[in-house]
Amino acid sequence: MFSFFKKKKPEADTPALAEAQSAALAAPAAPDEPSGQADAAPAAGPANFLRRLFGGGEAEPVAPVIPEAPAEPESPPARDATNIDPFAARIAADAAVLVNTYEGQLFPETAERPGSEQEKKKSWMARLKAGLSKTSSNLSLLFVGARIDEDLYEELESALLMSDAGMDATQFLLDSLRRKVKEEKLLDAAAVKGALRQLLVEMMRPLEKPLELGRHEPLVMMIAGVNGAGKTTTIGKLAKHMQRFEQSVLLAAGDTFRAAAREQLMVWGQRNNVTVISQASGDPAAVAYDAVQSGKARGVDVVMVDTAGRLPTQLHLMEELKKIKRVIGKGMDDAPHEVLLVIDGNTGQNALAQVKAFDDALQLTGLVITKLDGTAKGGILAAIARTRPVPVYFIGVGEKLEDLQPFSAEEFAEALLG
Ligand SMILES: Nc1nc2c(ncn2[C@@H]2O[C@H](COP(=O)(O)OP(=O)(O)OP(=O)(O)O)[C@@H](O)[C@H]2O)c(=O)[nH]1
Repeated sequence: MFSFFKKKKPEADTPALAEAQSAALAAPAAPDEPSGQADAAPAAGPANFLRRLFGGGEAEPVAPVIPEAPAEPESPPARDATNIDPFAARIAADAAVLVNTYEGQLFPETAERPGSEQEKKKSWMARLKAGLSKTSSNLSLLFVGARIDEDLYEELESALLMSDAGMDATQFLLDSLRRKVKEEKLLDAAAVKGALRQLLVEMMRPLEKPLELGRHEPLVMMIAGVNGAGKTTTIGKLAKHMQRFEQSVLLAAGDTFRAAAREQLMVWGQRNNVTVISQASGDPAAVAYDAVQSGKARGVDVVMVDTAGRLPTQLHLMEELKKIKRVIGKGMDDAPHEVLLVIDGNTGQNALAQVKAFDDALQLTGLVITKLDGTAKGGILAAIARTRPVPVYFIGVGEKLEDLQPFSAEEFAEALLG
């Protein structure tokens, strides 16, 4: 079992940290000091849910420690709530209007659905099944009253290819299935369907891996992906989950390219009491470096660095990503400890090309597959497992907090095949 969190900090540390943060908020910034807002109070939360989410089993839920609210800054205010320079503060104010205007579009609220753990689990599976229903109905229909013959294998081949599994994974699954049917002398369609399900689970199992927290102080995570894949939304969801498990989080607005991306993150940070490091005009590598330094100085648990979306074919932008990674390493030895690629589950086979390109450039440690509630077909996970088995930490089926869950090969195969 992976241990998710480091041991709980001694009680005395938290007020001291909160005090230091309050002081940092009230004091004028040193010219070269990185910027950000006061850390969030570690919030109480449904620990069991989060333990399930991240795969940790040992952490005990503990009562939240609420640090005192930071003192109101004296006039003239040294820093605003996001603790950024005046120019960026003005942008943040404008962005607040913008984000409020497009509430639910730019950065949808990640409020949790009500209900017990069991109800949530059921509704998660229902949403995953609904998301993958196109593939599951295609596959399931094949087996209804079917005879085990060449026609079945041919139809199965087409259905797997249509599900985005790709040639390699499809061929592997068919060969393995033929062998299994022969060896186990399977005679009816239901048994063959069961065998296929089992093969899918075995194939995707190597992708299962919980995100392990508490290994570094701070754990530095860099998040990359193509435009609109869901990077910023995923960062927001993860930050809230981590906060509720008493992990302090600091975000780096490293998407200095997309208009409003930085503001989106800053406003979100303001609302959710998460520190956001941002620069008015920015070299993303400098923002990332600043965030790592700040994270170390503040003693936060997790630093997450957002990056601008880019296509793997934009080689100069891929070089920029490599630079960001290198510069993070200068801020802290061995960092970034996690390099995640966020993939839109609707991208089809192109997702595989993304995994290969980003993995070649950054040596990925994990994937997050979002939007499996859309037109996604799901077979891409089989393709990834077969071709470039980078662990899938989370899959997403919507915009709510609990719509992001750890990947489970069993659950996924059940959603695909029933
Ligand atoms: N339906 C659905 N929408 C999602 C999911 N994850 C993210 N989104 C939406 O996808 C859109 C893009 O998300 P962002 O987080 O802004 O994507 P990004 O990768 O940061 O975008 P860029 O910075 O432009 O590259 C937003 O409207 C999100 O709400 C998901 O699992 N399901």
